[in-house]
Amino acid sequence: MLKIRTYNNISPLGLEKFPRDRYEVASEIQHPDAILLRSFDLHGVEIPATVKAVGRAGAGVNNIPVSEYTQRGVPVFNAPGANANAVKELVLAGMLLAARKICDAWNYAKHLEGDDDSIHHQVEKGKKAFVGFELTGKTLGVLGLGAIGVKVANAAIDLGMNVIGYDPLLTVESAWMLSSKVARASSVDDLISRSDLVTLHVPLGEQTRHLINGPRLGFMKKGAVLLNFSRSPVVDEDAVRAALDSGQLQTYVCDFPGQALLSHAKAIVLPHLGASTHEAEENCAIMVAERVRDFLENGNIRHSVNFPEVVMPRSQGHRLAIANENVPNMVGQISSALAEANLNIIDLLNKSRGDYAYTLIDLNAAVPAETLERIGSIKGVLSVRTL
Ligand SMILES: NC(=O)C1=CN([C@@H]2O[C@H](COP(=O)(O)OP(=O)(O)OC[C@H]3O[C@@H](n4cnc5c(N)ncnc54)[C@H](O)[C@@H]3O)[C@@H](O)[C@H]2O)C=CC1
Ligand SMILES: O=C(O)CCC(=O)C(=O)O
Repeated sequence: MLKIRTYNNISPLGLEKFPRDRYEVASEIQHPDAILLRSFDLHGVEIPATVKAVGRAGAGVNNIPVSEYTQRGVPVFNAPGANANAVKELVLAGMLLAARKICDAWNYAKHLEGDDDSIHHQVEKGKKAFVGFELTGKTLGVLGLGAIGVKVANAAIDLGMNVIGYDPLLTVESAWMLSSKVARASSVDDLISRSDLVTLHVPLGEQTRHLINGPRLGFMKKGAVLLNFSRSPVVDEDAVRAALDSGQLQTYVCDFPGQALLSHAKAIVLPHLGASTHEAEENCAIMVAERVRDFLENGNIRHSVNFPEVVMPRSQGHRLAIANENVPNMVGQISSALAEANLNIIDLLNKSRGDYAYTLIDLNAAVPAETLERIGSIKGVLSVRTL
């Protein structure tokens, strides 16, 4: 039986991908073969040696100590794009909430008192406090043109906005999806200085921590709107608070409650709802469950954030899966060990990604325990499995 430990509510449609005659799936398993999670923070959590894969039913992996898993030869999978539409729709809602001052107006209306005539009178007088602006014709700056950013940019074009984008690492896939009407900003500063609204869709990492800081907020147009559906540390929240207080920013819309801005009158703070639709939860769970299962059963790697894409159709042979450092002569040493055990290679695929590599080998016979041990002891081999 293979064991899957879940750390968050994962959609049953994903968990169904693990047939119960071969898999045990539960949140209490102590020595799992794989971990499935959403936003649970795995930093500081002891990793059982049994864990062979981690599946993030979502996009961001900043809650996972990816490099620790990499050094153990454990791929971390995510579900690229599976919740992008859900986030896009909430970003559009966030832009409208800010532009039309909907939260304040709704709150005002909810607290009106008196009979209908009196309410009508109060409304006609009071509504001038909630005069907003229209999105059509305004400029939206999209920072990060990945799965979410591209969808937001294209939807904003459809709303009649001028859209500019910046992504120094834009992939070919994203470029193909992006509307040709989206203009290219030359830098973060160029983008934020030209936008009426700025929306952030970058992953949290050392390069993007406090990407929006005090000086950059100063470059923004006075009265601009900032939307953060990435992660809270992508902005310096103290600087955002100061910019709201001074009127430099009209509104900050974000999906990550924290003390700095939770109760600020000009902040619209949502409880991390970007991916909370039935559709996104199902898409993410199904995608990541399929990837984790294929890895556990066949050693194939798709949608991993730390190892290369390695997919080899299953032949009749006995499969060996090896994660290793990307250093010279690894395949040579592994092949020698196999040759010494008189094993014949039917098929082999080796790919690298940065400092790490992964190899699948189909062999004509089962690999003896001592050969496995020998391969496992080669300097630079991180993990080895037979399948
Ligand atoms: N609020 C929510 O519930 C959700 C939040 N997210 C957050 O949104 C982030 C993005 O998600 P996806 O679009 O699916 O990821 P993605 O990986 O498809 O796109 C991220 C893009 O950011 C770009 N990028 C990286 N560093 C950059 C920089 N310094 N400047 C500009 N662009 C940069 C990358 O090149 C990539 O194109 C996730 O990492 C996660 O933190 C994702 C899903 C749900
Ligand atoms: O699972 C969730 O609700 C969080 C989604 C998210 O933040 C992500 O996919 O990066």
